[in-house]
Amino acid sequence: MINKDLPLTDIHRHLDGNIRPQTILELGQHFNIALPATEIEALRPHVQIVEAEPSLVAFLSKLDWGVAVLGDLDACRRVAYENVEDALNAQIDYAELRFSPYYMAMKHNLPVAGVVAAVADGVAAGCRDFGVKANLIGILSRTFGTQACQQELDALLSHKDQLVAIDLAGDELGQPGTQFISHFKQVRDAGLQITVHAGEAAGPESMWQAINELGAVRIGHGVKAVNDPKLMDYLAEHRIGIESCITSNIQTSTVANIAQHPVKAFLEHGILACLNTDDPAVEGIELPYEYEVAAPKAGLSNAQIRQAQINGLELAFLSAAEKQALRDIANKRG
Ligand SMILES: O=c1[nH]cnc2c1ncn2[C@@H]1O[C@H](CO)[C@@H](O)[C@H]1O
Ligand SMILES: [Zn+2]
Repeated sequence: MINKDLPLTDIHRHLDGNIRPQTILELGQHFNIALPATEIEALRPHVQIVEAEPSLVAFLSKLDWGVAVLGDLDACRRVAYENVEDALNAQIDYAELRFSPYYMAMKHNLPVAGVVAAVADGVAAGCRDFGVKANLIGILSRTFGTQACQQELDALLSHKDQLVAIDLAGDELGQPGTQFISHFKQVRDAGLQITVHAGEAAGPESMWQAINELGAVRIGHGVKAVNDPKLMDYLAEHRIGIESCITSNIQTSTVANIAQHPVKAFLEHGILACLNTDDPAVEGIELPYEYEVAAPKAGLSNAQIRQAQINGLELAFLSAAEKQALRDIANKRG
């Protein structure tokens, strides 16, 4: 259950994993791109998960049609804008929208820094029109290797004032975090915050590496921490946030059974874990589903769901004053 008297946040939400099927159809038509289907219900299984995929990499391939229709920078602006409208419809008060400009630019050879500017522009317009607060996190898509990630980082840092943090996402097993130490040194030098996808496909050592070598203050997913008691203690003691995405973890086969999802163990251990969507359009869910269906199925009590909602704001890359302003609004409404 969503607590109306508290701000609702989604701080792990891929903007380029949330492109509406209808928009994919329309952009495909506009740019004359042949899609696997010309009608929405027939397209759906190509762009949305219908049953759990066997692996993270299989899951990630479902995002490919969404970025394949980004034929120009206006298309990037459009999907960014629509993402803010989707956040409003999901009752979200504050969203951290993350995106990989290299991935978005790839199919049509768009200028990568131009994609960053277009996304920032679309999100700013969406925030004005829909009254949602949002910040942007730039992603380095590790799947494409270290050189592509350097190009992506250069583009992101050329617009660093539009971003609050940098993330590392994609194929965690094929491209381990040890290859990205110099990238994240540049991120720290630029004064941006760091969150890293870790302990999703790989084990707890990947989370230790993200924290100790990359400088992560939050971890995306982090499900494998339950296998490492020292890491569980460390996360709680050092207030390293865990951005949990329950449904995503089922759909990537990271967690076999929702009743065994570790988010409950994280909260019981005093770890700052919160509830998020990941790639809502691809998963076919939204944040209220995570609060109302997925979290109870994962065994969270109402008090634990409330704690997770508090943690989402606590972990947000916002100033203390910005957090308080969001609390005041929710408190009046609640
Ligand atoms: O759950 C996830 N785990 C790891 N990487 C992801 C996940 N969802 C999306 N991406 C990756 O993020 C970038 C687009 O924002 C892409 O690299 C996509 O593969
Ligand atoms: Zn993610």
